[in-house]
Amino acid sequence: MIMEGEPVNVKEFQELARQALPKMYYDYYTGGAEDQYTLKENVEAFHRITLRPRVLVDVSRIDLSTTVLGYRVSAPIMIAPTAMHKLAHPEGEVATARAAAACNTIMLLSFISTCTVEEVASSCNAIRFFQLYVYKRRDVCAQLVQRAERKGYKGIVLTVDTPRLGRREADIKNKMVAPRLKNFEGLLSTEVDDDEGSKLEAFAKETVDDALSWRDLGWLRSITNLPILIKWVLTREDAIKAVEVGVDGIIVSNHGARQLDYTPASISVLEEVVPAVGEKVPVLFDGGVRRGKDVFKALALGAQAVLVGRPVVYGLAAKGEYGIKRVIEMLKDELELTMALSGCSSVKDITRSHIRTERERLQSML
Ligand SMILES: Cc1cc2nc3c(=O)[nH]c(=O)nc-3n(C[C@H](O)[C@H](O)[C@H](O)COP(=O)(O)O)c2cc1C
Ligand SMILES: CC(C)CC(=O)C(=O)O
Repeated sequence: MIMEGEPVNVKEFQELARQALPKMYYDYYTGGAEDQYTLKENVEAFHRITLRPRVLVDVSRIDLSTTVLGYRVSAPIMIAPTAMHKLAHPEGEVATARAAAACNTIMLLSFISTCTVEEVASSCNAIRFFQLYVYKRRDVCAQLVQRAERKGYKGIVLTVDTPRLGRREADIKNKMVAPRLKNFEGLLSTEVDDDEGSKLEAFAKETVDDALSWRDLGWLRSITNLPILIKWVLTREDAIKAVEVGVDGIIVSNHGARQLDYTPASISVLEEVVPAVGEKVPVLFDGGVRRGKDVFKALALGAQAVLVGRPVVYGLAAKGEYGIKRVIEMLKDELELTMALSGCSSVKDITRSHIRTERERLQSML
């Protein structure tokens, strides 16, 4: 039963988060880069994909479960790495991990977390991957990767879209602060003395290694035995390179439109990247997922699972661990209903022919 005032879909958590958060933090979580063209497109491009359901299929039992890099999850819906959860809720990433465990899914812990790798690991038995930014201080990165490996994280997600931080104008106006990042205590100062604009941008500028290149995948391999996924692949050219250098998985993502504005909507990139990758490595996807139907569409385009960014943070800000659980459950319920009404009783039944994209619409006009 839905209580009065309870959200009935994931989108309604955004307003609850706005009410719960100081403006500076809400703007940080919500915002995209510059004109926010891609931010809008990430969501709207889903609306241009329609469904091609089949009937008279036995859908009396629907199985949402799947595997990601060999790990069984209850549904193809995972938690994207997003920074600084303590700005949203005092329990921070520990609450997020507990929600992931309760939903039987995978959490990707951000490199820029406000709880430590160890605190998150000891809080519950969620399957966790660790997201990495490569800093000029490679020794700090190596220590964090090794700490994550020791604490049972199952994969490293290398985010490669941030040689500089994207220009997020609300953060500049708000003079966004960078809080204490406990993971770096004793390793790296997170103090920045820049009064001009976003302190986060100044912090990124000071720390991130903007000389990082494909060659450095060899370095990462040399410091960990964990599978390596690469996050932010938006072209067939980079997809092919990523496979050539031997990554174990690809995440199609435009960083929730926070980095390079005017990249295409993330969902529209799958049609280019999936055929280039073939079956060589799994392709995951994020950007703009707000409905179970969006998960269905991403799967139809060849993604193995999706990651959810902002809705998870909004759930956390509004209602803590319970809020995140509700966000994931809502997406799962909507996916289940979409599958039932489309004639798919398991995720492997969802195929390219269950959707119609712009490509087919244009072809039908010729
Ligand atoms: C507030 C916020 C912080 C983020 N922090 C990180 C991060 O630390 N590392 C990373 O790889 N991606 C980060 N991302 C990008 C997400 O992992 C993901 O790509 C994006 O949020 C997906 O889009 P969505 O928010 O529309 O679901 C962040 C996104 C947001 C909204
Ligand atoms: C501090 C930032 C690098 C975290 C991030 O990835 C983001 O805000 O999108």
